[in-house]
Amino acid sequence: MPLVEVSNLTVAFSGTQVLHGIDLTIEKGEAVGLVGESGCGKSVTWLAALGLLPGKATVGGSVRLGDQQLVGASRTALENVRGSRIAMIFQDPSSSLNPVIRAGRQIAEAVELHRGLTGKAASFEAIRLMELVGIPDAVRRFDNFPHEFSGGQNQRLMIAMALSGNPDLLVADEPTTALDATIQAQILDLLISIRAETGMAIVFISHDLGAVSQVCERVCVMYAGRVVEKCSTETLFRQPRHPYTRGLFDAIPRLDGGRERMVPIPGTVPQPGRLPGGCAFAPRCGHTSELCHNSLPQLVSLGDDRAAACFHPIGDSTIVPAPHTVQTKQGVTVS
Ligand SMILES: Nc1ncnc2c1ncn2[C@@H]1O[C@H](COP(=O)(O)OP(=O)(O)OP(=O)(O)O)[C@@H](O)[C@H]1O
Repeated sequence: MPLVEVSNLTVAFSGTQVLHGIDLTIEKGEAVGLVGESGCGKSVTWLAALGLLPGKATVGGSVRLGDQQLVGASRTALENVRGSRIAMIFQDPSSSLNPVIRAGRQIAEAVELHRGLTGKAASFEAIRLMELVGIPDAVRRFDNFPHEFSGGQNQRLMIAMALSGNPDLLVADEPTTALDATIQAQILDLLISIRAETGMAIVFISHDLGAVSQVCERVCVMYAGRVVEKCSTETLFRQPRHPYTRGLFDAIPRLDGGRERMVPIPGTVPQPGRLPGGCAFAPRCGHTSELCHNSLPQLVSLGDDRAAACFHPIGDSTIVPAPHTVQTKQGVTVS
Protein backbone atom coordinates (compact mmCIF):
# COMPACT_ATOMS: atom_id res chain seq x y z
CA MET A 1 0.00 0.00 0.00
CA PRO A 2 1.43 3.45 -0.89
CA LEU A 3 2.10 5.89 1.92
CA VAL A 4 -0.11 8.52 0.30
CA GLU A 5 -2.50 8.05 -2.61
CA VAL A 6 -4.06 11.15 -4.17
CA SER A 7 -6.92 10.27 -6.54
CA ASN A 8 -8.92 12.65 -8.68
CA LEU A 9 -8.25 15.54 -6.26
CA THR A 10 -10.14 18.69 -7.21
CA VAL A 11 -10.09 22.14 -5.59
CA ALA A 12 -12.23 25.17 -6.35
CA PHE A 13 -12.07 28.61 -4.74
CA SER A 14 -15.47 30.36 -4.71
CA GLY A 15 -16.57 28.18 -7.62
CA THR A 16 -13.41 28.64 -9.74
CA GLN A 17 -11.68 25.33 -10.23
CA VAL A 18 -7.88 25.34 -9.74
CA LEU A 19 -7.16 21.59 -9.49
CA HIS A 20 -8.76 19.35 -12.10
CA GLY A 21 -8.32 15.81 -10.83
CA ILE A 22 -4.80 15.16 -9.52
CA ASP A 23 -3.57 11.55 -9.30
CA LEU A 24 -0.33 10.97 -7.38
CA THR A 25 1.14 8.24 -5.23
CA ILE A 26 3.95 8.56 -2.75
CA GLU A 27 5.55 5.32 -1.64
CA LYS A 28 7.08 4.91 1.83
CA GLY A 29 10.49 6.56 2.00
CA GLU A 30 10.59 7.88 -1.57
CA ALA A 31 11.30 11.44 -2.69
CA VAL A 32 9.01 12.88 -5.34
CA GLY A 33 9.45 16.27 -6.99
CA LEU A 34 6.51 18.45 -7.98
CA VAL A 35 7.50 20.99 -10.62
CA GLY A 36 5.74 23.56 -12.76
CA GLU A 37 5.46 27.31 -13.13
CA SER A 38 3.89 29.52 -10.52
CA GLY A 39 0.15 28.99 -10.17
CA CYS A 40 0.05 25.40 -11.50
CA GLY A 41 -1.38 24.06 -8.24
CA LYS A 42 1.63 22.47 -6.59
CA SER A 43 1.07 24.02 -3.15
CA VAL A 44 -2.72 23.82 -3.23
CA THR A 45 -2.49 20.04 -3.78
CA TRP A 46 -0.77 19.56 -0.42
CA LEU A 47 -2.60 22.30 1.45
CA ALA A 48 -5.82 20.53 0.39
CA ALA A 49 -4.47 17.17 1.53
CA LEU A 50 -3.69 18.61 4.96
CA GLY A 51 -6.94 20.52 5.35
CA LEU A 52 -5.11 23.87 5.34
CA LEU A 53 -7.14 25.70 2.67
CA PRO A 54 -9.44 28.58 3.63
CA GLY A 55 -13.18 28.00 4.10
CA LYS A 56 -14.06 29.25 0.60
CA ALA A 57 -12.26 26.22 -0.90
CA THR A 58 -14.23 23.18 -2.05
CA VAL A 59 -12.18 19.99 -2.11
CA GLY A 60 -13.24 16.81 -3.94
CA GLY A 61 -11.70 13.44 -4.67
CA SER A 62 -9.54 11.45 -2.32
CA VAL A 63 -6.27 11.65 -0.39
CA ARG A 64 -5.53 8.43 1.45
CA LEU A 65 -2.80 8.25 4.06
CA GLY A 66 -2.57 4.48 4.49
CA ASP A 67 -6.11 3.51 5.53
CA GLN A 68 -7.13 7.03 6.46
CA GLN A 69 -9.13 9.31 4.15
CA LEU A 70 -8.01 12.92 4.58
CA VAL A 71 -10.54 14.66 2.31
CA GLY A 72 -13.50 15.48 4.51
CA ALA A 73 -11.74 14.23 7.68
CA SER A 74 -12.59 15.98 10.97
CA ARG A 75 -10.49 18.88 12.25
CA THR A 76 -9.18 16.71 15.09
CA ALA A 77 -8.21 13.91 12.72
CA LEU A 78 -6.33 16.36 10.48
CA GLU A 79 -4.61 17.98 13.47
CA ASN A 80 -3.36 14.53 14.45
CA VAL A 81 -2.00 13.96 10.95
CA ARG A 82 -0.27 17.35 10.64
CA GLY A 83 3.20 17.25 12.10
CA SER A 84 2.95 13.66 13.35
CA ARG A 85 2.37 11.87 10.03
CA ILE A 86 2.84 14.62 7.40
CA ALA A 87 4.84 17.79 8.05
CA MET A 88 5.08 20.73 5.69
CA ILE A 89 7.78 23.36 5.42
CA PHE A 90 7.66 26.55 3.38
CA GLN A 91 9.93 29.03 1.64
CA ASP A 92 9.58 31.53 4.45
CA PRO A 93 10.65 30.25 7.90
CA SER A 94 8.66 33.04 9.58
CA SER A 95 5.52 31.11 8.59
CA SER A 96 6.58 28.46 11.14
CA LEU A 97 8.81 30.26 13.65
CA ASN A 98 7.45 32.72 16.20
CA PRO A 99 9.85 35.70 16.39
CA VAL A 100 9.26 36.32 20.11
CA ILE A 101 9.80 32.77 21.40
CA ARG A 102 13.28 31.30 21.82
CA ALA A 103 14.10 28.93 18.97
CA GLY A 104 14.92 25.88 21.11
CA ARG A 105 11.77 26.39 23.18
CA GLN A 106 9.62 26.37 20.00
CA ILE A 107 11.13 23.09 18.89
CA ALA A 108 10.73 21.65 22.39
CA GLU A 109 7.04 22.68 22.36
CA ALA A 110 6.60 20.90 19.02
CA VAL A 111 8.23 17.81 20.55
CA GLU A 112 5.85 18.04 23.54
CA LEU A 113 2.85 18.34 21.23
CA HIS A 114 3.74 15.51 18.87
CA ARG A 115 5.62 13.05 21.06
CA GLY A 116 4.23 13.62 24.54
CA LEU A 117 7.68 14.29 26.03
CA THR A 118 7.82 17.00 28.70
CA GLY A 119 10.33 19.22 30.52
CA LYS A 120 14.00 18.30 30.16
CA ALA A 121 13.29 15.29 27.92
CA ALA A 122 11.60 17.59 25.37
CA SER A 123 14.46 20.11 25.60
CA PHE A 124 17.07 17.38 25.09
CA GLU A 125 15.18 16.11 22.07
CA ALA A 126 14.97 19.68 20.70
CA ILE A 127 18.75 20.03 21.06
CA ARG A 128 19.25 16.67 19.33
CA LEU A 129 17.08 17.88 16.44
CA MET A 130 18.98 21.19 16.25
CA GLU A 131 22.22 19.20 16.03
CA LEU A 132 20.69 16.86 13.44
CA VAL A 133 19.87 19.80 11.16
CA GLY A 134 23.36 21.24 11.59
CA ILE A 135 22.93 24.14 14.05
CA PRO A 136 26.41 24.53 15.54
CA ASP A 137 26.68 24.81 19.33
CA ALA A 138 23.02 23.81 19.73
CA VAL A 139 23.05 23.73 23.56
CA ARG A 140 24.10 27.38 23.76
CA ARG A 141 21.90 28.50 20.88
CA PHE A 142 18.76 26.86 22.33
CA ASP A 143 17.91 30.19 24.00
CA ASN A 144 18.48 32.41 20.95
CA PHE A 145 15.54 34.06 19.19
CA PRO A 146 14.93 33.36 15.47
CA HIS A 147 16.34 36.78 14.44
CA GLU A 148 19.67 35.79 16.01
CA PHE A 149 20.06 33.04 13.37
CA SER A 150 20.92 33.50 9.68
CA GLY A 151 18.34 32.85 6.92
CA GLY A 152 19.80 29.41 6.22
CA GLN A 153 19.85 28.56 9.94
CA ASN A 154 16.21 29.61 10.26
CA GLN A 155 15.45 27.20 7.43
CA ARG A 156 17.28 24.50 9.40
CA LEU A 157 15.27 25.35 12.54
CA MET A 158 12.05 25.04 10.54
CA ILE A 159 13.17 21.61 9.34
CA ALA A 160 13.96 20.64 12.96
CA MET A 161 10.40 21.66 13.93
CA ALA A 162 9.01 19.62 11.06
CA LEU A 163 11.01 16.58 12.24
CA SER A 164 9.75 16.93 15.82
CA GLY A 165 6.83 14.57 15.19
CA ASN A 166 8.87 11.92 13.33
CA PRO A 167 6.67 12.35 10.24
CA ASP A 168 6.37 9.67 7.55
CA LEU A 169 6.29 12.41 4.91
CA LEU A 170 7.88 15.86 4.72
CA VAL A 171 6.33 18.20 2.15
CA ALA A 172 8.98 20.82 1.37
CA ASP A 173 7.35 23.71 -0.51
CA GLU A 174 10.09 25.74 -2.26
CA PRO A 175 12.32 25.41 0.84
CA THR A 176 15.40 26.86 -0.88
CA THR A 177 13.98 29.41 -3.33
CA ALA A 178 14.81 32.44 -1.18
CA LEU A 179 18.34 31.30 -0.32
CA ASP A 180 21.62 32.04 -2.07
CA ALA A 181 23.32 29.26 -4.06
CA THR A 182 25.69 28.02 -1.33
CA ILE A 183 23.04 27.87 1.38
CA GLN A 184 20.58 26.33 -1.06
CA ALA A 185 23.05 23.51 -1.77
CA GLN A 186 23.54 22.98 1.99
CA ILE A 187 19.79 22.72 2.64
CA LEU A 188 19.40 20.24 -0.26
CA ASP A 189 22.22 18.15 1.24
CA LEU A 190 20.50 18.35 4.61
CA LEU A 191 17.20 17.07 3.20
CA ILE A 192 19.02 14.21 1.46
CA SER A 193 20.92 13.20 4.61
CA ILE A 194 17.89 13.48 6.89
CA ARG A 195 15.89 11.30 4.54
CA ALA A 196 18.71 8.71 4.57
CA GLU A 197 18.83 8.84 8.36
CA THR A 198 15.08 8.80 9.14
CA GLY A 199 13.62 6.94 6.14
CA MET A 200 10.88 9.53 5.75
CA ALA A 201 9.40 10.26 2.33
CA ILE A 202 9.78 13.73 0.80
CA VAL A 203 7.61 15.71 -1.57
CA PHE A 204 9.84 18.46 -2.92
CA ILE A 205 7.95 21.34 -4.55
CA SER A 206 10.16 23.51 -6.71
CA HIS A 207 10.57 25.52 -9.89
CA ASP A 208 14.13 24.27 -10.09
CA LEU A 209 14.55 21.02 -12.02
CA GLY A 210 18.21 20.90 -11.02
CA ALA A 211 17.36 20.93 -7.31
CA VAL A 212 14.59 18.37 -7.84
CA SER A 213 16.97 16.01 -9.62
CA GLN A 214 19.34 16.10 -6.67
CA VAL A 215 16.72 15.23 -4.07
CA CYS A 216 14.10 13.12 -5.88
CA GLU A 217 13.95 9.83 -7.75
CA ARG A 218 10.55 10.60 -9.28
CA VAL A 219 9.07 13.79 -10.73
CA CYS A 220 5.52 14.97 -11.43
CA VAL A 221 5.17 17.95 -13.74
CA MET A 222 2.05 20.05 -13.21
CA TYR A 223 0.44 22.55 -15.55
CA ALA A 224 -2.74 24.58 -14.96
CA GLY A 225 -4.06 22.33 -12.21
CA ARG A 226 -3.24 18.99 -13.84
CA VAL A 227 -0.38 16.50 -13.82
CA VAL A 228 0.96 16.51 -17.40
CA GLU A 229 3.96 14.19 -17.10
CA LYS A 230 5.28 11.85 -14.41
CA CYS A 231 8.13 9.37 -14.36
CA SER A 232 11.49 8.66 -12.75
CA THR A 233 13.89 11.61 -12.59
CA GLU A 234 16.35 9.66 -14.73
CA THR A 235 13.76 9.05 -17.45
CA LEU A 236 12.65 12.69 -17.40
CA PHE A 237 16.20 14.00 -17.71
CA ARG A 238 17.02 11.51 -20.47
CA GLN A 239 14.09 12.80 -22.47
CA PRO A 240 11.04 14.85 -21.52
CA ARG A 241 8.07 13.82 -23.69
CA HIS A 242 5.52 16.52 -22.84
CA PRO A 243 6.27 19.78 -24.69
CA TYR A 244 5.65 21.70 -21.46
CA THR A 245 8.33 19.68 -19.64
CA ARG A 246 10.65 20.24 -22.56
CA GLY A 247 9.90 23.96 -22.28
CA LEU A 248 10.88 23.90 -18.58
CA PHE A 249 14.22 22.31 -19.50
CA ASP A 250 14.84 24.83 -22.28
CA ALA A 251 14.08 27.68 -19.87
CA ILE A 252 16.97 26.69 -17.57
CA PRO A 253 19.87 29.09 -18.14
CA ARG A 254 22.82 26.98 -19.28
CA LEU A 255 26.30 27.50 -20.57
CA ASP A 256 26.49 26.64 -24.25
CA GLY A 257 29.84 27.12 -25.98
CA GLY A 258 30.81 29.57 -23.25
CA ARG A 259 27.65 31.66 -23.74
CA GLU A 260 24.61 31.60 -21.50
CA ARG A 261 21.52 30.42 -23.33
CA MET A 262 17.90 29.95 -22.31
CA VAL A 263 14.64 29.77 -24.22
CA PRO A 264 11.67 30.93 -22.13
CA ILE A 265 8.26 29.33 -22.74
CA PRO A 266 6.19 31.92 -24.63
CA GLY A 267 3.14 33.34 -22.88
CA THR A 268 1.98 32.66 -19.33
CA VAL A 269 0.04 30.03 -17.39
CA PRO A 270 -3.68 30.69 -17.96
CA GLN A 271 -5.66 31.94 -15.00
CA PRO A 272 -7.97 29.39 -13.36
CA GLY A 273 -11.45 29.86 -14.78
CA ARG A 274 -9.98 31.11 -18.07
CA LEU A 275 -8.54 27.89 -19.43
CA PRO A 276 -8.69 27.48 -23.19
CA GLY A 277 -10.71 24.58 -24.64
CA GLY A 278 -8.71 21.40 -25.21
CA CYS A 279 -5.19 21.11 -23.82
CA ALA A 280 -4.45 24.06 -21.49
CA PHE A 281 -0.87 24.21 -22.80
CA ALA A 282 -1.84 24.27 -26.49
CA PRO A 283 -1.71 28.10 -26.92
CA ARG A 284 1.94 28.07 -25.78
CA CYS A 285 2.98 24.86 -27.51
CA GLY A 286 4.87 24.44 -30.76
CA HIS A 287 3.65 20.87 -31.40
CA THR A 288 -0.11 21.28 -31.77
CA SER A 289 -2.75 19.96 -34.14
CA GLU A 290 -6.44 20.86 -34.23
CA LEU A 291 -7.09 18.01 -31.81
CA CYS A 292 -5.04 19.77 -29.10
CA HIS A 293 -7.29 22.84 -29.25
CA ASN A 294 -10.53 20.85 -29.11
CA SER A 295 -9.93 17.85 -26.86
CA LEU A 296 -8.41 17.32 -23.45
CA PRO A 297 -5.51 14.82 -23.45
CA GLN A 298 -5.64 12.29 -20.60
CA LEU A 299 -2.61 11.17 -18.63
CA VAL A 300 -1.69 7.84 -20.26
CA SER A 301 1.24 5.47 -19.99
CA LEU A 302 3.85 5.91 -22.73
CA GLY A 303 5.27 2.46 -22.29
CA ASP A 304 8.34 3.18 -20.15
CA ASP A 305 7.94 4.20 -16.51
CA ARG A 306 6.25 7.35 -17.75
CA ALA A 307 2.77 8.79 -18.18
CA ALA A 308 2.05 11.99 -20.10
CA ALA A 309 -1.05 13.96 -21.06
CA CYS A 310 -0.27 14.93 -24.64
CA PHE A 311 -1.64 13.99 -28.07
CA HIS A 312 1.77 14.50 -29.68
CA PRO A 313 4.48 13.61 -27.16
CA ILE A 314 7.97 14.50 -28.26
CA GLY A 315 9.54 11.61 -30.16
CA ASP A 316 12.79 9.76 -29.78
CA SER A 317 14.66 12.05 -32.15
CA THR A 318 14.48 14.92 -29.66
CA ILE A 319 17.28 14.67 -27.14
CA VAL A 320 17.62 16.92 -24.13
CA PRO A 321 21.23 17.70 -23.13
CA ALA A 322 22.58 15.16 -20.66
CA PRO A 323 21.91 16.24 -17.07
CA HIS A 324 25.57 16.97 -16.32
CA THR A 325 25.56 19.75 -18.90
CA VAL A 326 22.64 21.55 -17.29
CA GLN A 327 23.50 24.41 -15.02
CA THR A 328 20.63 25.94 -13.12
CA LYS A 329 20.11 29.64 -12.50
CA GLN A 330 21.35 29.15 -8.94
CA GLY A 331 24.60 27.71 -10.27
CA VAL A 332 23.82 24.11 -9.30
CA THR A 333 25.19 21.73 -11.90
CA VAL A 334 23.02 18.67 -12.31
CA SER A 335 24.89 15.41 -12.50
N1 LIG B 1 -6.59 31.05 -1.05
C1 LIG B 1 -6.75 31.13 -2.37
N2 LIG B 1 -7.81 31.75 -2.91
C2 LIG B 1 -8.00 31.82 -4.26
N3 LIG B 1 -7.16 31.27 -5.16
C3 LIG B 1 -6.07 30.63 -4.66
C4 LIG B 1 -5.81 30.53 -3.27
N4 LIG B 1 -4.65 29.83 -3.09
C5 LIG B 1 -4.21 29.53 -4.33
N5 LIG B 1 -5.06 29.99 -5.27
C6 LIG B 1 -4.91 29.84 -6.74
O1 LIG B 1 -4.76 28.46 -7.01
C7 LIG B 1 -3.87 28.30 -8.10
C8 LIG B 1 -2.77 27.34 -7.69
O2 LIG B 1 -1.98 27.98 -6.71
P1 LIG B 1 -0.69 27.29 -6.05
O3 LIG B 1 -0.23 28.17 -4.93
O4 LIG B 1 -0.99 25.87 -5.73
O5 LIG B 1 0.35 27.34 -7.24
P2 LIG B 1 1.86 26.83 -7.20
O6 LIG B 1 2.03 25.95 -8.38
O7 LIG B 1 2.20 26.27 -5.89
O8 LIG B 1 2.62 28.19 -7.46
P3 LIG B 1 3.85 28.85 -6.67
O9 LIG B 1 5.04 28.17 -7.20
O10 LIG B 1 3.78 30.29 -7.03
O11 LIG B 1 3.60 28.61 -5.21
C9 LIG B 1 -3.35 29.67 -8.47
O12 LIG B 1 -4.07 30.16 -9.57
C10 LIG B 1 -3.65 30.50 -7.24
O13 LIG B 1 -3.88 31.85 -7.57
